[in-house]
Amino acid sequence: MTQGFSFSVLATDDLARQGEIVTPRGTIRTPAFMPVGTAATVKAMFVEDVRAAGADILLGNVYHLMLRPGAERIARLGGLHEFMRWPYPILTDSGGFQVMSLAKLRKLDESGVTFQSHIDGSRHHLSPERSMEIQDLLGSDIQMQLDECVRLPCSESEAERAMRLSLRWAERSRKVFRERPGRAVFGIVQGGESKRLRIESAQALAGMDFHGIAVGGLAVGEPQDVMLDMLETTAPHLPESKPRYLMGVGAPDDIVEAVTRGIDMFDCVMPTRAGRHGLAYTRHGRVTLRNARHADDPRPLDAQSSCPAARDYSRAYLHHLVKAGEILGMMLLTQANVAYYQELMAGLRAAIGAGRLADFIAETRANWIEGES
Ligand SMILES: Nc1nc2c(CCc3ccccc3)c3nc[nH]c3cc2c(=O)[nH]1
Repeated sequence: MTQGFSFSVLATDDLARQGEIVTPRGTIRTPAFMPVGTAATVKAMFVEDVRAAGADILLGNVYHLMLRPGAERIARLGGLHEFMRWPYPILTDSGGFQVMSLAKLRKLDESGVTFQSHIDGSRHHLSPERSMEIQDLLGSDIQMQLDECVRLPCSESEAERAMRLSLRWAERSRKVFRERPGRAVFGIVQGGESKRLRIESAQALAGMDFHGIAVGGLAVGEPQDVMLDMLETTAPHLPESKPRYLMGVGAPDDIVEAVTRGIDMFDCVMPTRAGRHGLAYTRHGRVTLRNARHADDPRPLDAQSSCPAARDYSRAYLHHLVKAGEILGMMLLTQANVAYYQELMAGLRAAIGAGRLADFIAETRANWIEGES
């Protein structure tokens, strides 16, 4: 086991866990939401503001960074933390998921994925070994195995093929992971909508000495009840002593439901992407700032928020910025959304710690319904 990376469960409330992941670059309070920083930036935010919003860890992407500016270049410049001036933990995805959703002319075989860059058409090959090498060059604190995430719905045989390939890639990833103090590598459960396949995947990964295990293959357009059903099937087969990361999830309601089923880590493009499109997430529900109803509203998004973007600017001003396509509109709404997600996670952590998660969720949901606008 790599010393320097450790996860502790500090409190539980039914299946929900409140804990912390200690790394040399900082502690990650769980349940945690990890803002997506795909191209070495959380779009439209200074990293200082991401930190001020309460984030303990950011996400990076092998796919984007290997294409531009290149992993070796980032390594020469001191690694990803130095490059983007974020000294705290970074988790990087292995690239397979992004290849299948972004690249052109993809070919997948036992060796890995071959593809053409969506940026300049250049050809690349990503194997489990190369993905781990890139994540090491970036200096990633938590590295993800290369996996194959099938689109849903898909046949059981297709889900089985991809799940077994991902398990073989898990072994190869774990074998070449460069053990460094405080660095971690996570396996990823696949299996589509098949309970049998997901249980087999989870049990196999549990025996492979990973530092944490992610539940993949979800948040790919399936209904929430399917996602939750797969979580209820999978989570009991994941080691209680290791962090569980649900990839790509999700809306605030998805996160709350997944926390009650024992998930510790989340990521989603929603808060940042929605911010760029004029949509605000608040404790009172979502606010569509482009809507004319906000044109004369002097109230801020949330007077109780600790985030200046949510507390100090009128909806009328935000409406104006969004309508005018002003860059500041994207910046303020992105900051407000990231801050709200962090506030939600802080509330969940405190509620689990106090053994009052059900009450907290009831209060939270009541507020959401109150203010959709
Ligand atoms: N490797 C992998 N990634 C996934 C992502 C990207 C999460 C990500 C991590 C780091 C940066 C950006 C995105 C998914 N997003 C939605 N559903 C997802 C499923 C998978 C999956 O099964 N495997």
